Amino acid sequence: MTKEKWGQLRQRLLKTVGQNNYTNWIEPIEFRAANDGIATFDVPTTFLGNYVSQNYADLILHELKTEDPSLQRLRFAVPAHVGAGAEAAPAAEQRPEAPRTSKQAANNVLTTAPLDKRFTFDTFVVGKPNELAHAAARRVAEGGPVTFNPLFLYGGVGLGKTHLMHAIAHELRERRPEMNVLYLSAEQFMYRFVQALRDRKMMDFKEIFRSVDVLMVDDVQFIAGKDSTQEEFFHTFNALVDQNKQIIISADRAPGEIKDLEDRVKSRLQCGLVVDLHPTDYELRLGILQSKVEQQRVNYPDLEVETGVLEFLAHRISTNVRVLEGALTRLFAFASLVGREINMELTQDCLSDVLRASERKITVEEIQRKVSDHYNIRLSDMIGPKRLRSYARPRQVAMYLCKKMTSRSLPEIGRRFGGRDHTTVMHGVKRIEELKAQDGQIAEDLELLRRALEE
Ligand SMILES: Nc1ncnc2c1ncn2[C@@H]1O[C@H](COP(=O)(O)OP(=O)(O)OP(=O)(O)O)[C@@H](O)[C@H]1O
Repeated sequence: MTKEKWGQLRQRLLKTVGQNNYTNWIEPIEFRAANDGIATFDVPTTFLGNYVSQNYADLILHELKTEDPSLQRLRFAVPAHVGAGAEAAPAAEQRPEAPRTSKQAANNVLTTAPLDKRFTFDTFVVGKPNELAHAAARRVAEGGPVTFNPLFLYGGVGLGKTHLMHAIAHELRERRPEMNVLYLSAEQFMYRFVQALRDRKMMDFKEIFRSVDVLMVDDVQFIAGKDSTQEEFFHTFNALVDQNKQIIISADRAPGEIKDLEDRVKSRLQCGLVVDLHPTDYELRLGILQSKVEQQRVNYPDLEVETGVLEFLAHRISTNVRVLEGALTRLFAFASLVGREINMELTQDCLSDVLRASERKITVEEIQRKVSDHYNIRLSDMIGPKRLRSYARPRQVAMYLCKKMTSRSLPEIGRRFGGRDHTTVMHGVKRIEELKAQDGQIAEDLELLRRALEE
């Protein structure tokens, strides 16, 4: 067996393993010698040697045996460590870079994805919509045995996914400082991958990512449609799961709903615990505002917030927490600049654009759906001709809410309720107004529905 022969065999391996695997794993290894049935290869890092030994040894040996049937085993060694004679050790200037330790490699990356100091579990307000996500994040942050892998957190814009990811990382660093915790956005993952390809440092890249104890990737939807990045992500993911290392992923939607994400990646992402952060409800928004006011007090110790202002904001700004937070910051800055207390008047003046933008248009269809769900009847029965009380009353409730919560006219509402006349709608609205004053149950139903629709 000679180096030349190895050169020919490599071409056969290229056909078998494909260009990507060949470039990553076969090309970097160099045939050194064959003695006593053992073929020795030089590898640039121990990691690469182990990987090739685990994944490609059988294949390589099979090919080598076609040239030299006496070969029984393969050995992979980093030349600098072997320290053998002149033939084995390459000239110093050609010697491959000494392999970095896992810790050095991982720390290198950690500095590129800084954590926001404010995003801790202490500052994360828990309510019904996010309690499961919070509990799962807490569990993972304990750093104990890996129970669900990956933890997949998803939810709409500004609902606290990044906050929870940072909180996990802070906590892990505190509790388990010996662990390599790597947090980065999917965009940074791609950037590093492309850079490694460009600089021909794929080995370093793979080593860094496969040597972490906890990998956290934020906004994974970013890699959808980016085929090579997905492929690399998939391999990294598998390697870490195989080593029982914790992975935490966040995205703006559930794995199955991310378009242009390969099915095998989707299914991998779904195989752990998938939890969603629901849109905030009124109580959670109020809790968050109260907590943020406490944080603002550090900068504005003298500013008071009049009763009712936070409730008003929690009621009116239901889009996302980031907007809510921004509104509060602006309010404090404005009040401090003009030297006024934060009352309703100042709030309306200062935040008129935000308040206007967050006015949500509630539709007739939404009301019909919510009301039929609430009374547990079919939508078609509520809109249809049936006159039974169990359908007629919810129908009147829905008509009432349409009149109060949308700008639709009575004839328009009638049309949406199976082509009914506007006088029927008017009668229904009047009847509910009367009942609201007399019947506690109806009043409660209306309040619940109104709140659910405004969320
Ligand atoms: N439950 C919460 N308690 C306290 N602050 C919160 C909560 N939820 C969100 N926030 C705050 O809202 C802001 C936006 O949150 P974050 O950046 O975590 O959202 P995200 O879900 O990652 O959004 P995006 O999809 O845009 O990346 C942050 O300042 C965060 O601290």
